[in-house]
Amino acid sequence: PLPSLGTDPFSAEVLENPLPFQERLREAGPIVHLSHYDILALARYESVHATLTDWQSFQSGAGVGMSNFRYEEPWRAPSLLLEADPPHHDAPRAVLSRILGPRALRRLRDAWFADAEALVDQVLADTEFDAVTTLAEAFPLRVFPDAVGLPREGRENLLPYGDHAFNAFGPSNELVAKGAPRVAELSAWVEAQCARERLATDGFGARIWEAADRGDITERQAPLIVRSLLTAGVDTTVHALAATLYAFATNPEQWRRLRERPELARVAFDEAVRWESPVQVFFRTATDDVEIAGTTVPSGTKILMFLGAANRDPRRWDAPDAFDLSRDPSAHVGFGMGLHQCVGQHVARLEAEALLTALARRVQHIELAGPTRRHLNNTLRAWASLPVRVHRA
Ligand code: HEM
Ligand SMILES: O=C(O)c1ccc(C2CC2)cc1
Repeated sequence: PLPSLGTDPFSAEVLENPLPFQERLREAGPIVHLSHYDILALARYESVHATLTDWQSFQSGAGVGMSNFRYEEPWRAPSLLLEADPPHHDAPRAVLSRILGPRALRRLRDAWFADAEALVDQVLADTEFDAVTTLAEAFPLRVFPDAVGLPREGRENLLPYGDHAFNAFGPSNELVAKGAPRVAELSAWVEAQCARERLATDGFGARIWEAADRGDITERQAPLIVRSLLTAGVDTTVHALAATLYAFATNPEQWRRLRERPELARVAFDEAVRWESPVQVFFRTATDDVEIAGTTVPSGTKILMFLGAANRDPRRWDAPDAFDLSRDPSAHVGFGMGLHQCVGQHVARLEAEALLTALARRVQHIELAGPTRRHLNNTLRAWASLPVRVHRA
């Protein structure tokens, strides 16, 4: 029989500090039964990588959360990318790949770099501030909704909507209950923004509708693909940027390296995504009876992949718990891997490069200036508050 652990990985205690549990999980075996939910769990890099890259055996179409769409109604219409398998996944993915690809983003680079400098100049009027609200939240919310083509009003709905969507991938626990009262209102606002007439004519949203005009996708698919951007494109980058700033504030020698070589900004962001893994977990569903590590897993079984644990697996990484800019972090699974690997990763990297470059030029030193506070979520590893003190260059 499989090794089994009784811990609830979605308990407040584990969400506050998941590292000890993840270590126990990696040590317990390549695949472990979690009796609290009667699901299987993968925490080693090799097991997570193998499952992410085998979309035929481990499907997304039954949902990538705890809920099994074979037996349960999803809380919202399933994503045409995240919660779809080939062939249905193919056209929506091809459309977003082109719209969010590195070439398409070149036209945004100068504007985002200039905006990051303007924001950083404003923030550095003070020497002490909260890096979460003033930088990690503020910068993505200044550049991303405009890039999508959203109207100005209502943008404060984006973070709470995404926060609930990420909680909803987990079990129906207190975190999901906390978000429930606003779901209808937030969902109505988000869905209204996906309509063609709401979107500026030169943003990612308009490009998706133009793909429908060309017949690359249908008119019915277009708004759902815009919804994917609004769901996946904000909270993720906010918490990844917060994780990056926390990493630098607690590793001053790495900040010195970035100051010496600002072109390290991109690799620093990927190292922070590996180290903190803002998207911590995702599920797959066994498509049929399938063999994993010598065990037959029945069709329909939910399999929980611990991306954060895989990104700190000592079987794959030297000194995995160190935030180290001299490491090559590529092949981390913080953006997933394989068919569903993050289609927005280039957008995230450009936001990070813009913000980190602006900071590296102006800040000689950054350190924590008070108690930090975590924001708990079933899927996201996030900071609620990071009080920092900076010394200007
Ligand atoms: C640091 C920021 C981000 C992180 C850590 C992140 C993480 C991920 C991960 C782990 C997946 C794979 C999910 C799976 O395999 O089931 C994914 C997929 C996806 N991401 Fe990201 N993401 C980030 C930013 C973004 C942004 C900015 C966008 C949109 C502009 C975006 C849009 C998507 C979409 C649409 C998918 C589904 C792709 C597919 O299923 O083919 N993400 N992301
Ligand atoms: O298509 C979507 O709605 C979607 C929602 C959440 C994500 C997480 C992985 C970043 C990805 C896609």
